Amino acid sequence: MSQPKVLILISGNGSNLQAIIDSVAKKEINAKIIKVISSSADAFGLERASNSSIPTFVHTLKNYYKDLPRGDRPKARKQFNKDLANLIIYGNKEGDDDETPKDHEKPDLIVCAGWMLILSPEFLSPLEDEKISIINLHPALPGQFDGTHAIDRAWKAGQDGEITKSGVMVHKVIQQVDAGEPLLVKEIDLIKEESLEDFEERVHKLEHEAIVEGTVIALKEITQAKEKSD
Ligand SMILES: Nc1nc2c(c(=O)[nH]1)N[C@@H](CN(C=O)c1ccc(C(=O)N[C@@H](CCC(=O)O)C(=O)O)cc1)CN2
Ligand SMILES: NCC(=O)N[C@@H]1O[C@H](COP(=O)([O-])[O-])[C@@H](O)[C@H]1O
Repeated sequence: MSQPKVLILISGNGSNLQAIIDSVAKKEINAKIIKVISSSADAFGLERASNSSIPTFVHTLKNYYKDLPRGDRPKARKQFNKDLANLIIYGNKEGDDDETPKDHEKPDLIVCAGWMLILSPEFLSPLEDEKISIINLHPALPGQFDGTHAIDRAWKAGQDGEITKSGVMVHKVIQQVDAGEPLLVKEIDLIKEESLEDFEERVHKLEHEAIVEGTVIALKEITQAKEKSD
């Protein structure tokens, strides 16, 4: 199999994207990062990608919502997801009924590295049809704090004595949010009286390890599957 191609989805700072970029540079991850797509034009991760000469693209929900009555947003959101899938698969929003750019590269793996939007079936199904794997980094243990603000929620639960452990995981992305098969789970102890900031710093450090190890595991699975089918 030629060098696997990875596309990374971000929404913000991009510290986990940077961890992947650095690991590819150090050849810890054998892959080519073909593109970074952000759901926000303000994401610092876009600058991180550009600094490493990685092509970027901004795909924002607000461009689909602008001037729309709120009642029309669900339809617009489906189009957002459909267009994102076409961008990734065909290099254009119109899908295969439009000219695919000659230099377009289709990824073998998509990594959600702080992508803060729920991906709908309009996105997931075309990617599944193309056999493009999707993984996500989530700062909680399986089934513990699904969704957003997991770090804050875990810290508060720890301070309230409800839990003594939290963690981070890299999991396969399925429609049910943060419920996909975990590829990697790393635990972290909650420390009484620890500040949220200090806890957050420890979690992010663990994430930067997990996102690299999880990507390596996912790429190994993909490579093995392709070798089997060849
Ligand atoms: N279908 C799936 N989509 C996504 C998954 C997944 O497992 N299945 N993982 C997430 C990442 N994520 C947590 O790890 C996550 C991100 C965002 C949300 C969410 O509720 N987003 C809201 C907007 C929130 C906001 O703007 O602050 C939304 O999409 O409406 C939940 C989980 C990536 N997507
Ligand atoms: N539910 C998804 C979620 O909460 N993702 C979280 O967003 C942050 C992105 O940081 P980064 O932009 O510095 O990589 C990370 O903490 C990641 O776990």
